Amino acid sequence: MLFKRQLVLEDGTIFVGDGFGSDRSISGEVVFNTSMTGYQEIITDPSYCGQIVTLTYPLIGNYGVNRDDFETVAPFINGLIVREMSEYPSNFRSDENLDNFLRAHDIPGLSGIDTRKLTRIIRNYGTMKGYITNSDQPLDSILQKLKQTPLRNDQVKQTSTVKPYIVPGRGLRIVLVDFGMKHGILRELTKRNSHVTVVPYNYGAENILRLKPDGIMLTNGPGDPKDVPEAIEMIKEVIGTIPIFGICLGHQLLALACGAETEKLKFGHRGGNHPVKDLENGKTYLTSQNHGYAVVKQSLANTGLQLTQVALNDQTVEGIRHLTYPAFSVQYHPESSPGPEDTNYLFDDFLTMIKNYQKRSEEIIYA
Ligand SMILES: NC(=O)CC[C@H](N)C(=O)O
Repeated sequence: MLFKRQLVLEDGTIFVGDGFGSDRSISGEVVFNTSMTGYQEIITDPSYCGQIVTLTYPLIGNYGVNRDDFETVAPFINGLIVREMSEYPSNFRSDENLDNFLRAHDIPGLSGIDTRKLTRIIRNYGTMKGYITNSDQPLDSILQKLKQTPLRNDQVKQTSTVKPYIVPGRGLRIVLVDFGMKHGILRELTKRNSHVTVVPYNYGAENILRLKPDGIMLTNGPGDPKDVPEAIEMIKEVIGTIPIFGICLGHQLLALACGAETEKLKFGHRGGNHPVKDLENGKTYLTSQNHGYAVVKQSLANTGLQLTQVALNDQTVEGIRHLTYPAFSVQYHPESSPGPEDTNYLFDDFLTMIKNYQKRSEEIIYA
């Protein structure tokens, strides 16, 4: 069932379209993703917590929502904006249409607007706050309310697991610090037989070391990495003792723990075809991305961190490695889900790094 609804941007621009999903009013940071497929994975990626996601691909919902493509059980996005929403999906895996799915999770949607125009506004002026509403309140009062509503800074608390849990395996024991984990990361580790203990964002170094892990994986997650000081402290304490692999927010936290800086990008990187150059082997990979913050390149000097990968679109930092300790991280998503699987091999690299580190430690002990 469609109904009239509008999006009001912080700068006063109004888009009027059709509503779907929940009919409640909501504000959030408006961002855009350029992926052509994978809307179910994008909607359920917890890194979008609190954001209103615009999909630039014009036809969304055409293959429905299925039981297999979730990246978390319940979505954390605040709203969804599309050009055209398909009410009648057609796919053998489809269980329900997107409209029903979003309504069930109380998430408002807006369709029938010029998403290309909206994206150009965000690209020109940068990411901004927006308000999706059915009401015809005067623009002034909406803008005032938008200005007065600050963006939240506790998203990781909302998306992280509350208690630790185990996904058993017979391989290496990995502690997965969950900042708002995409299931793809867990999938890649269990596919490689890892025994995974998923812990909350604030589990602390002492608790983690008590688990005697072979390696620590820092997941993706929403918001500003500086809003998670507990994790930065934890990383400072474990780095050099246990091998570390960080993805996206995990990458930013590793950089901050080593003394580098992060900054907010104008409109971020969100899409399924971002080219990244690996400076170590000279190859370029297509990557899946979703981030609004980035590590400041110049801040890597004197941190013990080496720049390993750069984004070819804007030369920002995409990968780092510690020169002394077994620790590396990437800004993009090697677990894809959705997107290209070019960089899946990084999970193998992580497990190899752990084994090499263990071999070296044994050699030192028995020398
Ligand atoms: N996907 C992520 O982990 C995103 C990291 C961080 N929240 C950012 O926007 O930059």
